[in-house]
Amino acid sequence: MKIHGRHYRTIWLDEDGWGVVVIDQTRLPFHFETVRLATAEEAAHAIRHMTVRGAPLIGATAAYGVALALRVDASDAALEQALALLGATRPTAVNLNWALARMRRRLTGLPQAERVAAAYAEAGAICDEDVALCHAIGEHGLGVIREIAARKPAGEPVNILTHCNAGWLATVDWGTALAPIYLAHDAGIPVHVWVDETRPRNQGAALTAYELGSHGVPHAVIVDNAGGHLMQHGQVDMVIVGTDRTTASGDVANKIGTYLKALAAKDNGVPFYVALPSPTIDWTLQDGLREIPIEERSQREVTHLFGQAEDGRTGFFQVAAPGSAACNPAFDVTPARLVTGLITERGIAPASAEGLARLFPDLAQGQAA
Ligand SMILES: CSC[C@@H](O)[C@@H](O)C(=O)COP(=O)(O)O
Repeated sequence: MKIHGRHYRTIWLDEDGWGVVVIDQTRLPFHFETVRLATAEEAAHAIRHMTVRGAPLIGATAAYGVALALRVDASDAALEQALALLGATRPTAVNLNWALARMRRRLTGLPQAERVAAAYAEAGAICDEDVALCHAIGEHGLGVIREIAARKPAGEPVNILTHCNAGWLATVDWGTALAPIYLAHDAGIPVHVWVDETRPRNQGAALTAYELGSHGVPHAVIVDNAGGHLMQHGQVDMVIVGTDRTTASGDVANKIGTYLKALAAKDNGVPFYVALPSPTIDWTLQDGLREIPIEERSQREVTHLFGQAEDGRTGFFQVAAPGSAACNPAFDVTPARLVTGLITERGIAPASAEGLARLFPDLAQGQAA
């Protein structure tokens, strides 16, 4: 993604060749700042406190976290300790477990002297592959947008609603849900995006709007409760969201509030697509509602908002009545029956066990519990 005239991925190695640099997403959209991660503990902190967030980027950061740990101590015990530390940071995004399992497979059994170089190479490969997967998702999703555009009067934009941030900032580059939108915009198809603000952390208002604005994509931020109303009035042609974990049967965990958008879409006949790379599929799970662990985050994220005051100072503002308790489930599960299609790097699958297995016979086979 181009920001301030320069192409950025969301994670890269510092000039020294080993420090890991990420964009501090807690400072956006007001400040574009980078942070250098030098230890596995710093990588874990960055994931837990959402300096980096979004399922694919969490996985990539954790992979580099393993490499950082091994620089200090490349023993089996240190490897296991790093995998446990990083694996405990956030529970819902399965890309984290996927990336750590891949690191373990690559490193276990290697001589200690070869482990650091192998860990950096594997983490780099995870990043490069993510870029390719997201671009392929973009190409497949572009076809859907193109079809909808063809049915509209010439020049009228395709109105797309999205929730949370499943863009460049949530991945290494391109994004999942936003990749088709970028490709459509670049291809000259008029698109307009309704950006759910996405309380409590406001990933939509802060990050998706920032990304779309940087790329010149027309958009408007809406409060989370506006989507249903816009759908009832024919102002949404399609919904595209990302996911943190999709079961082998097509149930989709994503940012809290996604389920309500899917219900409203169903009621109004609006197609509801979920964009995901295959590492987001948890082939061991069938029942999303019962089996996907849902992260509970701090009450403070609900009672306080991060923002910029008119004098330019950024900070947290309390919005809830002092003393009130809050409840903060960070994700919800949208049942497969509400999903029109899963846009993956291999094409679009119906949200069902058969649909996913047909597209990914190699991955589906033998992985179910
Ligand atoms: C391509 S990212 C898909 C999901 O990770 C995204 O939609 C999302 O819910 C992110 O949640 P976050 O809590 O900001 O990490």
